[in-house]
Amino acid sequence: MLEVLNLSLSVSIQGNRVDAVSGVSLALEAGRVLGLVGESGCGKSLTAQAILRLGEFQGVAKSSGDILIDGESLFTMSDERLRRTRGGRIAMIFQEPMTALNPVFSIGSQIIEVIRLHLDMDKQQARQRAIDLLLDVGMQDAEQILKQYPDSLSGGMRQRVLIAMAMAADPDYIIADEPTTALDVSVQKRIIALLLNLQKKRGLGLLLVTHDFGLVAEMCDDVAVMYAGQIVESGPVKEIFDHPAHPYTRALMGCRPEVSETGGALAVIAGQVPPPGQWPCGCHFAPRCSGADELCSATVAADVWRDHSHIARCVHVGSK
Ligand SMILES: Nc1ncnc2c1ncn2[C@@H]1O[C@H](COP(=O)(O)OP(=O)(O)OP(=O)(O)O)[C@@H](O)[C@H]1O
Repeated sequence: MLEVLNLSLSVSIQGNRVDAVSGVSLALEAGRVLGLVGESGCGKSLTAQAILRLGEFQGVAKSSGDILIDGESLFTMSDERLRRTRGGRIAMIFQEPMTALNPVFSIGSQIIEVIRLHLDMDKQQARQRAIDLLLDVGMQDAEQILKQYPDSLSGGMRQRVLIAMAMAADPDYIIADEPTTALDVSVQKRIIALLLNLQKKRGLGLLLVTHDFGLVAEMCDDVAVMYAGQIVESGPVKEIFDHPAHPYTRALMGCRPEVSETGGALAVIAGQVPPPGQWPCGCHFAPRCSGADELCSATVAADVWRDHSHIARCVHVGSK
């Protein structure tokens, strides 16, 4: 089990440290897909990167909380163990493959390096494993691909290579941050199908970061809806789709093309996500919420359990 417990993260804005993620809790079980969904700027990537402690390289710091993998804190493990955990037990697939792949090394040398970093294999064994991984992600001419360089591949192929690299050390958990955003719609569908197939085959826990509620419906077992640094609603996907409780969740769901009342054009939620340091008092969503009243801006809502696993954070949501 991968658990994010009451995590708050601060960033530096104009010399001041302000929280950009506040009290976030998530639980990802092996074999399940958890969607972390919200508009751009809600803090999804910061949360996802914190799971590998990657944000620290960009000045992101933990203010409070913890992240546990099978009960062990990522923040207290030794550097060596953290290095082994990254890529070995938890792997990440980034949205822009070109930034994750090194343009000056061949695909083969990059995959083989990851394999040898984490698994006890000689060069020949690692090369064979790289070929098997590329075949697994649907690249039939795997031997040829090993010799190629990232910029000679299409965006979809590069993303397949990244998925193969993520699988290289047989991790238990994969964090995929907007894995298909940079791709054409038809390629997106194939990559998503591939990812789901591998997730099921290997019994992986997958955290899918996305702004697309349609993708959540297609892929996820559970969903956590994030707004301005906080989780405002979470629970099993089916339950949340049937009974969305938080106004922000309902607004995001209304932005799916298939339910849009604007004749196929995407609906948008009026206004913008407030940046860190400019969160309003009370409910962060209140200034954009058509149902908000004085209570909303005066009160910090507690999590309300609507069902044993369905939580919503809105003062106007009652328990079921
Ligand atoms: N290293 C940083 N220093 C300062 N501010 C940051 C840093 N990283 C992120 N932020 C800010 O924190 C907020 C949340 O960013 P984050 O990238 O997590 O959002 P997101 O929901 O993933 O959005 P997107 O889908 O656009 O990536 C944004 O306002 C962003 O500008």
